[in-house]
Amino acid sequence: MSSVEEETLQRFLDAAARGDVNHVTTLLSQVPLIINQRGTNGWNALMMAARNGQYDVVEELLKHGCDKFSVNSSSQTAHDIAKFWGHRHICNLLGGANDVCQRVLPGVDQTPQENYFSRETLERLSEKRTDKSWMEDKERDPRTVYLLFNNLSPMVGVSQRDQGERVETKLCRLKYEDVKNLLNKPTTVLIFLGVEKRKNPLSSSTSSQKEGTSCELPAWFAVGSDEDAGELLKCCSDKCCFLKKDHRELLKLSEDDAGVVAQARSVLAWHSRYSWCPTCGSGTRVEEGGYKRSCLNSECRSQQGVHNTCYPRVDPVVIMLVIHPGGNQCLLGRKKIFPAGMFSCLAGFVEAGECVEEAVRREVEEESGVKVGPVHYVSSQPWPLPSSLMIGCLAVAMTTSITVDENEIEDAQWFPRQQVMDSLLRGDRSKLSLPPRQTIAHQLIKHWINMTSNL
Ligand SMILES: NC(=O)C1=CN([C@@H]2O[C@H](COP(=O)(O)OP(=O)(O)OC[C@H]3O[C@@H](n4cnc5c(N)ncnc54)[C@H](O)[C@@H]3O)[C@@H](O)[C@H]2O)C=CC1
Ligand SMILES: [Mg+2]
Ligand SMILES: [Mg+2]
Ligand SMILES: [Mg+2]
Ligand SMILES: [Zn+2]
Repeated sequence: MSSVEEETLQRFLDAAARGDVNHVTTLLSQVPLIINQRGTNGWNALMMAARNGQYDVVEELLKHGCDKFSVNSSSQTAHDIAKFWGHRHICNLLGGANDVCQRVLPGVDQTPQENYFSRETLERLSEKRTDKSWMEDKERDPRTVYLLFNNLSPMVGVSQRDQGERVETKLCRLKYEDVKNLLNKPTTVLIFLGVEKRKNPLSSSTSSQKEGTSCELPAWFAVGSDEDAGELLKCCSDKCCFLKKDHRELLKLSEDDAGVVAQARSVLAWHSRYSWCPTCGSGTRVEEGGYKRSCLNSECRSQQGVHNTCYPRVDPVVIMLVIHPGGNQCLLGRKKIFPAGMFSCLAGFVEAGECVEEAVRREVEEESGVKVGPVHYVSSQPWPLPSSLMIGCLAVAMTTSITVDENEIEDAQWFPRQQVMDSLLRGDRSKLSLPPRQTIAHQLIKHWINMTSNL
C-alpha cells in the first residue's frame, strides 16, 4: 500500500470511528475497495464504528455491502465488538433478523455464526437440473462462469495485497470459449452449481414473474478433469495454477469462494469415487446437472424407487466441545498428525441408526473415557474432504477422568478457560495452540468463551 493509500485508509477509519457518515460516504465513492480494508491493528471501518456505537456509519457500511463476518487479529467480528462494548442497537443491526427471532423463538441464542465453507453465494435452482434445454443454453451463454478442477483441486490465480502481508487465493473464473473443447471429452464431469443470487432476495421470492428473472442470472458450473494439469492450465490466459493437494490450501480462499468450492469439490469427489453402480456394478450415466448417476442396466434394482446410491453423499460428523462439570475447563484432544502443541475438539462420524446426541456421547467416551450428559447443537459446517457435514455441539461432562483411546488420538486433556482464552484471543501459543478460524472447532471454542464471558 502506498503512503497516500495508507493515509486515505486512516482517514476512512477515523471517520467511521467518529461517526462522520458524510466523510465515510465520500471516501467510499472515491475508493470503493476501502470498505473492507483493515488498519494496522487489524480493524476495519465496521469494527471501528461498532466499537464506538456509531449506528449511522454501521448502517451505511452495511448498505454498501461490507463484509460483516470479517475478523480482527483477536478473531472478533464487528458483532462481537459491539456486544462487548454494550451497543445493543448495533448488535441488532449486525444480527439482521434478530428482533423477529427474539419475538418468535424467545430464548434462542442469536449470535450470528457463519462457518467457513458455509456461505451460499449461488442460488442452486435444483428444479432446473432436469431442464435439459435450459441447461444447454446456460452452458453456451457467454456470461456463464466455469470453475476448473484437476483431481479435485481448483484452478486459482494468486494475487498479492495488503503490502504483501496477505496473499489472496482466488478461483479462476473461465468462460464457455475457454472450456468448450474440454466439455466434449468423455471423461470430463460437468456440475451445475446454480445462478448468481439476486441483490435483494427478500423482494422477489414470492412473485412468479420475478422467478423468471432468477433463471436469467449468470450460471456457474464446475468442470472436473483428470487430464494433464499443464494442458488444462492453457484454458486460462492469466497466471494461474491448481491448488496444492494439502487441505490447508483450501483454507486460503475468500468466504465466497470457499462456499462454492465446498459444493463443487464434494460433488466432484463423489463422481470420482462412484463411477460404477454401487448396486450391480454396471456403468452409469451422469444426469441432472451432475447431481445424479443413473445405472445403465435397465434390470438394476436402483432403477426402482429412490436410491440414495444415485445421489451425491454427505457424511454427518459430530464435533463437540465438552465442558467440565465445574464449567471452567474444556476437553480438547490431539491426533498424531496435528502440528506440535495443537489441540482441538473431539469429533467422529455418526453411525447408522444413531442420533446426533448419542453419537456425541459415544465418540467422547470412546476417545477420552469421559461420560457426557446434555448435548446442545450450535452450528454446522460443510467440510468438503471429501463430503462431511460437521455438526457442532456443546456437551456437558458427567465424569472427569480421562482414558485416551490411543488408536484414535494421541492425548486429551482438560484445559482451563483462561489458557484457552490466552491462545484464542491473545495469540499466546506457548502452552496451547488451537485450529485456525476456518474450522468449526475454532468457532465452537470461541462460542463457549463468548457465552461465558458476558461479552
Ligand atoms: N472442521 C473441523 O473443525 C474438523 C473436521 N474434522 C473432520 O471430521 C472427520 C471425522 O473425524 P474423526 O475423528 O476422524 O472420526 P472418528 O473418530 O469417527 O474416527 C475415524 C474412523 O472412523 C471410521 N469411519 C466411520 N465412518 C466413516 C466414514 N463415513 N468415512 C470415513 N471413515 C469412517 C474410519 O475407520 C476412520 O478411521 C475427519 O475425517 C475430519 O475430516 C475433524 C475435526 C475437526
Ligand atoms: Mg472416534
Ligand atoms: Mg475422532
Ligand atoms: Mg467413529
Ligand atoms: Zn446398477
